[in-house]
Amino acid sequence: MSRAIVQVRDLHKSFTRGTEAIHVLRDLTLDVGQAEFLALMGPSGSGKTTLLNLIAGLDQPTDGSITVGENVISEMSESELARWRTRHVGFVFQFYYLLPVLTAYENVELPLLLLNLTKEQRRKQVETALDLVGLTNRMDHRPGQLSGGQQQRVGIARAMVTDPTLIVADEPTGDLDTKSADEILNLMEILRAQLGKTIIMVTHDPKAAGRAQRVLHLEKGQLVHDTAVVMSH
Ligand SMILES: Nc1ncnc2c1ncn2[C@@H]1O[C@H](COP(=O)(O)OP(=O)(O)OP(=O)(O)O)[C@@H](O)[C@H]1O
Repeated sequence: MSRAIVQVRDLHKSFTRGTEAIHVLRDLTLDVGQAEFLALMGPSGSGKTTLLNLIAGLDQPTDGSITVGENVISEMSESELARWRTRHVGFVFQFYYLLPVLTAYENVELPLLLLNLTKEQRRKQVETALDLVGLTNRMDHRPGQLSGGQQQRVGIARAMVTDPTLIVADEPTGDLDTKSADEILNLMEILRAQLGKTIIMVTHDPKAAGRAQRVLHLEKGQLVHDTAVVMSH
């Protein structure tokens, strides 16, 4: 594997429910390489989303450390984490979470409004992102005027428009038909191969996971397999 961009060490995450501690992740150690496309699988409740959220800096571990690039994100305060996420993480969700009153262009532009860029710089980046996902001719459409697959392509454009270190995707194809799902997975592959993006995807779908370079299986908060996938294309 090339240099690890994500280093997770002895990670532990528990939540408390009343007086009871629920140990969701235990002693988890893993590396994700620069420009790697990694899939996380496992039964419902095994801790996939919890792990993804920790790596994306949406939550803090109970114990252990997480380093992404040069940053030990497990030591950051909440406000430092929020700033770090804006710069370094692109998010893709199962249900897209596009704002219905904004056009495709405006939805993709949103993460850039948090950065210190001119309108012209933003325009260039939004146009590049929309071009990559093949939606230049739909940029003035609102989400309601787009198919599910097209909405997810807007979601991908929004995730990569800031040129993030890491793209995290939680069931990105979970709500799509096979053809649209394939298009989204093709885009992920382009992000990885052409733009060198590191992608971590949670999925229940073995076919989607098969498009990743490596599949990790979680069970009861621990890794049980580490499978290198032979690329079929
Ligand atoms: N904020 C929280 N407070 C309490 N418990 C939580 C919290 N977040 C997650 N959990 C618990 O942690 C466990 C793992 O949840 P997680 O969402 O990571 O699983 P998952 O593998 O992604 O499941 P699914 O495939 O169903 O999405 C579950 O038992 C869940 O109830």
